[in-house]
Amino acid sequence: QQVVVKKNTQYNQQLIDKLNKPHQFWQTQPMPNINEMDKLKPGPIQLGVLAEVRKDPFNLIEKYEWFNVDLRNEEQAQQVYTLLKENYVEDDDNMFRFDYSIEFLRWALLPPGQYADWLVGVRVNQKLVGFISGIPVTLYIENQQNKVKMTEINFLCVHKKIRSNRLAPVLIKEITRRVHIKNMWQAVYTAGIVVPTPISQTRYYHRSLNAKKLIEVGFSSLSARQTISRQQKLYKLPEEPKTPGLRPMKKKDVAQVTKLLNEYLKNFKLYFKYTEEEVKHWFLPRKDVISTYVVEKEQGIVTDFLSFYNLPSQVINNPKHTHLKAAYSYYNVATQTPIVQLMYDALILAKNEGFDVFNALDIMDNEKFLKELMFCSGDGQLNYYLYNWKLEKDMLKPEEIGIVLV
Ligand SMILES: CNCCCN(C)c1ncc(F)c(N2CC(C(=O)NCc3cnc4ccccn34)C2)n1
Repeated sequence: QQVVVKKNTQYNQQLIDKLNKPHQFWQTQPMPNINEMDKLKPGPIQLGVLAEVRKDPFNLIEKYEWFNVDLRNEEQAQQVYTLLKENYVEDDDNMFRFDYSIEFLRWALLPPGQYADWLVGVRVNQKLVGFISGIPVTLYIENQQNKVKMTEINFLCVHKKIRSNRLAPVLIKEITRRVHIKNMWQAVYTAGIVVPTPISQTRYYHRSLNAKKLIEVGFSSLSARQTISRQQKLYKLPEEPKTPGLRPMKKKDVAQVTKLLNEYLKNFKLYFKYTEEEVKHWFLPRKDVISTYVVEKEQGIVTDFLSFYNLPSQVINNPKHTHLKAAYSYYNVATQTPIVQLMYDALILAKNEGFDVFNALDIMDNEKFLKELMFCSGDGQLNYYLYNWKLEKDMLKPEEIGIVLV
């Protein structure tokens, strides 16, 4: 009885703390908070001093230890896969949880120039219980002058059984320290939740490809006047894409795709500049990970391309289905083909690859095709964050965002 009471009071105390000091951790970070927005001038909020960066890792509680994950090692990759599969992001109703595959994680986290100590794990008795990742990126912020080498943070995950041990803030502090040691002082990340202080709030849109399955897994619901067969007819797609010359991207296309992509991304306020090496990594097709198709005209000229990535969700407790197969719009550049036609072909290609739904954010030029291609606005909001950087205006519109984080 005594123990239960103690546990509850401890738990209640933590709840009271949370309510009294929301974002207690985030108030300690260089993120512009509401009232100081107007004073700061655009650019870094705090100037980092390399000599002052802690050389040793942050302290962990008894029995916990830091562990650099080597994703090329099958066993360690399995550990990260299982931790995320069982403990990563779920929807608000706990019906779905992301199921990032090992091959996807190798794609997302082993780009050119990756650092071994930026895949940060925490272990207890050889078991992985916490993880956070960083990859090196060069982000252009609001104009060509602000070309900032920084880290892209992702996959923050703490095992369900050890939540509220305050491990997440330590994971964030430790990877921040490992980024600072490399003399980098900014970060970019996204999250479905709102913590101080989003630079943009974007929304997810969904285009049904397999209406029956989406209803069976509870992703979509039928209103009174709708039937499954009516829904299937409504979302039916042609067997084959329409655009002549549309084919999977190959190595020989890398130079042209790099030019098309870098030229297109200059339209936005937040974007990466890609080397050919990086285009090879991020866009050459990988089975069950990334699909990229180019439009090749006469003399081998590539005028457009489309791409989408494969991120399935585990369906929790469904009698009939274990997974929701979701394709996520990645980068699409239409210089000759109308964007609506190019994306209509993307839907057809995704359907033919076996996907149940095609997701897209309302960033870049996506709102040009969302309505016409019958995307529905979802409940999912994705917030973009920039760590230690003050923008000219405090927020960017979704259509000013030119980066997709997987
Ligand atoms: C850097 N990382 C950001 C990407 C993580 N991504 C893909 C994500 N972050 C927050 C979301 F809100 C979200 N949504 C896609 C929409 C959706 O499909 N909602 C139903 C659903 C199906 N499966 C899941 C799994 C988790 C959450 C919602 N789920 C909402 N996607």
